[in-house]
Amino acid sequence: MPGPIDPRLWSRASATKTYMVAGVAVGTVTSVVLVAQAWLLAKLISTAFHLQGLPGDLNAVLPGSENAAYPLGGLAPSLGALGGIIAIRAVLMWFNSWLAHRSAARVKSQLRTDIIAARLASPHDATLTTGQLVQVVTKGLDNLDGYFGRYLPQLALAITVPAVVGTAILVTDWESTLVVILTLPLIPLFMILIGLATQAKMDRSWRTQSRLGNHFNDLVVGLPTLQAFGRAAAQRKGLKINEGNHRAQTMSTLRVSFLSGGVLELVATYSVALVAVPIGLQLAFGHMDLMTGLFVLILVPEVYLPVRQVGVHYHDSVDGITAAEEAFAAIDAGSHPASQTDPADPSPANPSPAGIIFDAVTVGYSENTVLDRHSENTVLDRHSENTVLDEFCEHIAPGEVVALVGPSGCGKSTALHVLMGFLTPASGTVHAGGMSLGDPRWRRQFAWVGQTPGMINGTVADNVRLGDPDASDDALQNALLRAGAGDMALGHHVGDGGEGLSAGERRRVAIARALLRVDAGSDWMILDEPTAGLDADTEASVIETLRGSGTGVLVVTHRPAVMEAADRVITMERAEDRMSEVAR
Ligand SMILES: Nc1ncnc2c1ncn2[C@@H]1O[C@H](COP(=O)(O)OP(=O)(O)OP(=O)(O)O)[C@@H](O)[C@H]1O
Repeated sequence: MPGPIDPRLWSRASATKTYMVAGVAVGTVTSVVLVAQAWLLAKLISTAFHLQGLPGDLNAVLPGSENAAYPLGGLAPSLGALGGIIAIRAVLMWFNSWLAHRSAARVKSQLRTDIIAARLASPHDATLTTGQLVQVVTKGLDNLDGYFGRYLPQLALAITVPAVVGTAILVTDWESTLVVILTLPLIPLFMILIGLATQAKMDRSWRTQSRLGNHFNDLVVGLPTLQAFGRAAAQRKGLKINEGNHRAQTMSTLRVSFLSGGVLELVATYSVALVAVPIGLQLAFGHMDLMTGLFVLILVPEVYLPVRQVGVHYHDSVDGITAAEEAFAAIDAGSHPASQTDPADPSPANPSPAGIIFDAVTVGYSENTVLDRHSENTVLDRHSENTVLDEFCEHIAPGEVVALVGPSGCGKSTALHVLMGFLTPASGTVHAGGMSLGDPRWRRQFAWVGQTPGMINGTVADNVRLGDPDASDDALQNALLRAGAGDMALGHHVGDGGEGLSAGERRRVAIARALLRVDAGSDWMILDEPTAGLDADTEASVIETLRGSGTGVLVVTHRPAVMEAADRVITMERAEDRMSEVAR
């Protein structure tokens, strides 16, 4: 069972701290107002009884002929004060709720920014799949609304109200305080027991919800393929099963939630009865005056109420903490330093004036890194059964144009991803331009063209300008020309995922933006099959541009023309076979 506040929320989402301090302050004022309200109410009721001659003497309470003529008129000031107190409570409640929602919005915004930053730092991290990431960033973090909006305010009240109201009861009638002290811990005790049952259910519910979301996401993305193979209708069954599981999980969690409310209600009611019976007897035997009895009786349920309400909103806390855990898992996954994995590595920090050096780099994709989103080990496991790079060593000189070739699946893209800092190797070191992988300036050295280049929704100009935000339209047009896409209009619309451009056009846009980045000062172009899908003429012009860029080029390719144009071809072999090198 999680604690009431995830320590990371406290230390890394600063709005939480501010909110809790403000929440306790508001809670304390609310408690004082509560005591004042109970006192006024007790006074009003006891006075009303006296005024009606039940059971006291009117003149003893409100002497004077005026009151005697209009007995209840004397209550007007107290009634006015009570109205004022109720208004103050309403304002305090509104203020607390406003504060809570503001804090929730700020914490969510901070966590979303951190998650996105972490994903940008480590785009190929497998701790969370894209579907899970979307789930965490959207619906997942929305679960913090209930946590901040309902659970935390209640938690603050559960601390302040028993303390302040309990003191007021102690001063008035210590025997009732004793009963309260003995019975109050029963509520948290039952809450812990119920919480243990709820936590397991919530974990299951969250997993089912994620599975349903991912399944739906996969179906939508893969719909054209499923239709082409006539399998679209067959997916209904799987979706129905997942949806049914989700419904059953939700109902089961709700059952526990409702049951927990009922149990806590029962405990609190019996506890109040234990206080009420002795007070009733004392009143009957004249050992206590009516106002004191009423004051204590009005206050006692107020001590149990906020503690009980914490239990009622406990599922908000579980939802919120689960969402926070997911968020921090995503943030921590991205914040693994893309640095050398062996701190005792004896190799020099500045091993070469420039050049790219892979030194004994080992990478394996473990099944767990893909499937277990709670895995803390996002560094790719060297002992995995699926070792892709095994002590990969290579040195590429500054300005050299190198083609990386080899059979499909031998690890060419993986090597580039390590170089770009997208993947952290299990062991080994990478240096470039005299820097170690993980240096904050690391990625500025590279202009990147991925195998499936990422496109943003906007125009061709927006996409090319990612290479250099300050580039003029002329520079964009020139870069497109050099990338073999001189005929492409800057204003051409690009939809989600590059919609509106052919695969070849996307590659040329990606090459154009890499060229802009080179113009802005990068030393290397790192390209993953940039000419796949291009016709021979365009390919020739792209090769000419790459050679003429004046930078070092490391290009993964299957195309003979690109290999021909390279200074050197590195041939990788699959799996455990050592890499061999063919110098031209
Ligand atoms: N995220 C991942 N999780 C698990 N295995 C992966 C992942 N990415 C790649 N692999 C596996 O690692 C191996 C190397 O993949 P990589 O993409 O580096 O090969 P490649 O040589 O670039 O292939 P190609 O020429 O077909 O692009 C493949 O067997 C692939 O299945």
